[in-house]
Amino acid sequence: MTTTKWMVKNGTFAVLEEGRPVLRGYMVVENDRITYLGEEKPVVEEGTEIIDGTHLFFLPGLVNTHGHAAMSLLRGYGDDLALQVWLQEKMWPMEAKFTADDVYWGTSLSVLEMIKGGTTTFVDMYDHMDQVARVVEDSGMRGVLTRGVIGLCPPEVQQQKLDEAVAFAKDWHGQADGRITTMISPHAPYTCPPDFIEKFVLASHDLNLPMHTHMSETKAEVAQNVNDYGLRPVAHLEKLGMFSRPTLLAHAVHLTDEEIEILAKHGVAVSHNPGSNLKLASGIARVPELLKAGVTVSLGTDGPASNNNLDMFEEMRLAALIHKGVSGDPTAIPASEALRMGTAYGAQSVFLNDIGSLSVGMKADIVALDTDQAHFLPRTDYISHAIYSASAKDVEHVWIDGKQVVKHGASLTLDEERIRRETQMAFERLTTL
Ligand SMILES: N[C@@H](CCSC[C@H]1O[C@@H](n2cnc3c(=O)[nH]cnc32)[C@H](O)[C@@H]1O)C(=O)O
Ligand SMILES: [Zn+2]
Repeated sequence: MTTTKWMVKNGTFAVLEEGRPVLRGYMVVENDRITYLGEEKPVVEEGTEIIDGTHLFFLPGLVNTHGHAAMSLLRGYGDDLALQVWLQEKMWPMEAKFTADDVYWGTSLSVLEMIKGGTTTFVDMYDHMDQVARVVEDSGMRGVLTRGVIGLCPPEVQQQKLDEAVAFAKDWHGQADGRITTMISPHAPYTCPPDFIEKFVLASHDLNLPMHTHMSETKAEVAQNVNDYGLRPVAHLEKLGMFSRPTLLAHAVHLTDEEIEILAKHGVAVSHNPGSNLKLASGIARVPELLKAGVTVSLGTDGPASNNNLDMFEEMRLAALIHKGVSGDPTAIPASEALRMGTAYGAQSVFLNDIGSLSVGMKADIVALDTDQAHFLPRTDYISHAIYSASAKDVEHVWIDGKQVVKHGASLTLDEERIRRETQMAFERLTTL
């Protein structure tokens, strides 16, 4: 196999090391990995591609740890509603009409937006997951994919959905040159009866794959769980064995101190979705307390119909800002911690140990921001600028698995014009059906 090798010179890199958050110098990538990062100029063979990093700030690719990409087709459809009304009256009736093609194009639109905005790994919980996997293959994106299952249906349909979820997880784990990994997902404790959730726990065990679910997103959900099962959601899922498996919970907004301790004890990770939680008026998660207790907290956008964009810079900034506002403590989540939540903690949340930071040996999932702009001046603390001032629009280049997928702000892998056309047609068809 021939080696593809390239080098950045005079770049500024967010290495986030103790005492040295930023490094200025050189980075070498060989095939899919970072093989050099340092101040000294390395010796490289003649003909190695050199990228001038003078006006670029390099970050690890952002990791979006919760979403439903195909819901881009429903962006702006059903705004300003509470979760249960929004789901039952708006989303579910429309989603029931989605075809495999709708999921392919809706997901393509989201992946296009994510890649161009510096997200290099996304978690996706949906159905027609083969289509989502195809988009990952076509786009060069990294995906942590899972067939989410709503169990509010007769037992034979439940079984069919579970079989589909298991088959998908088994068939696609490790595909797309290893860029796809899979998880096992009952949708939520309020949409899956306890004995059904136990079957997912067993499947997760048998396949040796992690679990992902929505939990404690609203106060009403917690009250209903107590009413139906006599337990709050954390104790309920603990009892069903979920936390004996590596688990990533989306939302976890309404938690008691005791519940935080249980999550910490089992090493359960949380995907904090501040934009979605604010928009659906679900509440504000106790992120500083979770982090203090040692829980891994990462960031997710949730679906594009409850956010309504997929800009992870916005989620990092929201996380950094709202927890200062709520706690009255300006040090609650500093910029560097917000960046870790969007990168390294994201990698930990999806159980991938070779992405999420810029260091030698890691996969080359890399984002370069254009710092030659008014809101990036003066050239002082680029990590501060990336969190408090930047947005997805500042992304100049993106590499995933060492391959460039965005160059000067344009996608190299996806057909933007076709995606625009297909998604508009799909939305018009869905709303007139
Ligand atoms: N259609 C599948 C379930 C797919 S999982 C993804 C589901 O999550 C829903 N969803 C999106 N955002 C949220 C959220 O914030 N909380 C709970 N569910 C959500 C979404 O509408 C979609 O139906 C079935 O019937 O088994
Ligand atoms: Zn969700």
